[in-house]
Amino acid sequence: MRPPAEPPTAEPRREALARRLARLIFDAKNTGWLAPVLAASLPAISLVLLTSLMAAAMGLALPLLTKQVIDQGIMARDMGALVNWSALSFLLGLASVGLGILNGMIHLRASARMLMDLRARVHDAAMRRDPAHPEMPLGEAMARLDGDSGEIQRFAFDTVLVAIGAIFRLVGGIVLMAMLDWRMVLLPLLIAPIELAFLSVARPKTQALAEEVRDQRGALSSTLAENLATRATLTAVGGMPAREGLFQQQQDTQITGLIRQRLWSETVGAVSQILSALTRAAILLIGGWLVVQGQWQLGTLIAYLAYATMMQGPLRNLLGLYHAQARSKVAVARLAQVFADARPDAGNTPPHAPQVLELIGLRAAGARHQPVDATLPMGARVLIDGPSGIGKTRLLSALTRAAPVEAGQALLDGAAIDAMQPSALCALILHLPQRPGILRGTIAMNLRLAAPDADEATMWLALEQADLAAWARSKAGLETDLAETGADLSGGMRQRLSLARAFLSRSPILIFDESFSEIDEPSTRRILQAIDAAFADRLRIFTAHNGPVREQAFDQRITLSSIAPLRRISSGDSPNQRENAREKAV
Ligand SMILES: Nc1ncnc2c1ncn2[C@@H]1O[C@H](COP(=O)(O)OP(=O)(O)OP(=O)(O)O)[C@@H](O)[C@H]1O
Repeated sequence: MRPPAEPPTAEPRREALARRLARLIFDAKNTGWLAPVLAASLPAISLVLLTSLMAAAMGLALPLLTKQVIDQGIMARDMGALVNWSALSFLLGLASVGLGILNGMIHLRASARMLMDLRARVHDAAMRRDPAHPEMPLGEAMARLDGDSGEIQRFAFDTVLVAIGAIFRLVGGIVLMAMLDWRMVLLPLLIAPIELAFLSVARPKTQALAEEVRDQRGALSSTLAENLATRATLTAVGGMPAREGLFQQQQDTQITGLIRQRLWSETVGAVSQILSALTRAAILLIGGWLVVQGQWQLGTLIAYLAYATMMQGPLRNLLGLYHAQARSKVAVARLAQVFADARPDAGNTPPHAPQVLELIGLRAAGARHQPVDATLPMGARVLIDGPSGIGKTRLLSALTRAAPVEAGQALLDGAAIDAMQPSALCALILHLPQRPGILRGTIAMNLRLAAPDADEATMWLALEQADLAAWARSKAGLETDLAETGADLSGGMRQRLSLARAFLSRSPILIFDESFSEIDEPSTRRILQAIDAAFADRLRIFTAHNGPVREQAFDQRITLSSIAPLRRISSGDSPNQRENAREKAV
């Protein structure tokens, strides 16, 4: 007999509900990534919904009380009833205000939390971009991270909640109107289908315009980000006017797009308002006639009119919902792309202390060399050689899975690197790029990116090893502030800071990919000596087109060639080493 199925726990049930809601709310297929965000927000959303429905119920009761004030108090000339109904009406109004404020505060908190959660997830996905997918321009990524996340949060939290309140008020209003006189409810009910038909016809255009505007915003941000990042080059080569021209042109396009979008939403809104005005006029005409005939009391007409006016807001909200959904679908699709392009940080755990790295017929995508075979033991010093652009960096990037493999594979102690967890792999293989990333902040902050627990003495030692300590001492030491991208440092200083990070690393495999290209020769020699002293037991892989790096005695030189692979597995005197020795002798 099968054991009775366990009842689903609150979490998966909430997540399943959130998944269904995400599909329903955004009317889109690719919303799986949104489910956890919605699931986390569901309790808060429920609370906001509850308070807003209570506020709406109070609002709905007000015209009824007004009717009582007029009919029971004023028209019946009953002072006691007048005072009582008026007081009740005031108290209800007061409670409604209080509840409105409470609702607003809960709403803001919950809505902001949802945006934070959403942004954090998009940020995470953007940071884990699969190298096999084409790069997304920085500005475009920023536009999605900020703009599209905001669009989704506004829709999920604001528009949908407002719409639920609107439906409640509409239905409540219609019920109360029917209680006053059921015949008159036919009026709004007749007009609703006309409005709905118009909205359905209008919606595709709303979506198309939203797509256009969001794409334009992405393009504009990309140009802006690129211009700022290449400011110095643009100034130097005189390319600024052309880029400013492009920026201006994109701004014009965006403004035109925004105006078209606004005009369209005003048109859609105007149709609904005209229909509402028609309903009101009809109520005034027919209701006035009923009062004249003595079938209605004046209070009934006033309450009726109040409900008809009250319903304009909810109707407009619902109308907004239908079209905001079309816009949010665009944002959902754009963010879904970010998630689809992300690579999960999953895979096998690499060996803790690997002994050997093997390249078996390896070539990364985009490279132009013959596949490479090599066996690289720990402790070896290796040069990867070859003409510019042949694929050295790509080959080395494939070792950390930062570039997709086109042919062959790399193994760590016999285990395929391709199946290993990317972050764990990066902890094992440190790839120092030619142009290292420096963040705005202090030297200490930049160093601790590589070793969060490093104490001051360790960081100073790393600076000494990277030949940067004297400079740091002449400034504010570890607390020296650095500009964004290290723009206030020389190229060589940026590289030395990156090398200091390497000295803090415990990775058994270190890749120095043109990491000395901007450092002067005496300094390079000092740092190379420090590397030998500190990392004798580690596998050190170098690339360098010239300079002291090439003068070292390499255990292996692997020359990438577009004609045939040159393979060296033996240690010692490869042809390149002999040539190197000759160079040195000269
Ligand atoms: N992210 C990428 N996606 C696709 N192809 C790329 C990417 N980065 C570089 N490439 C291509 O791969 C080839 C090799 O580039 P790579 O940077 O590895 O050359 P390299 O040998 O290191 O050159 P250099 O000595 O000039 O640094 C080039 O043709 C380049 O256009």
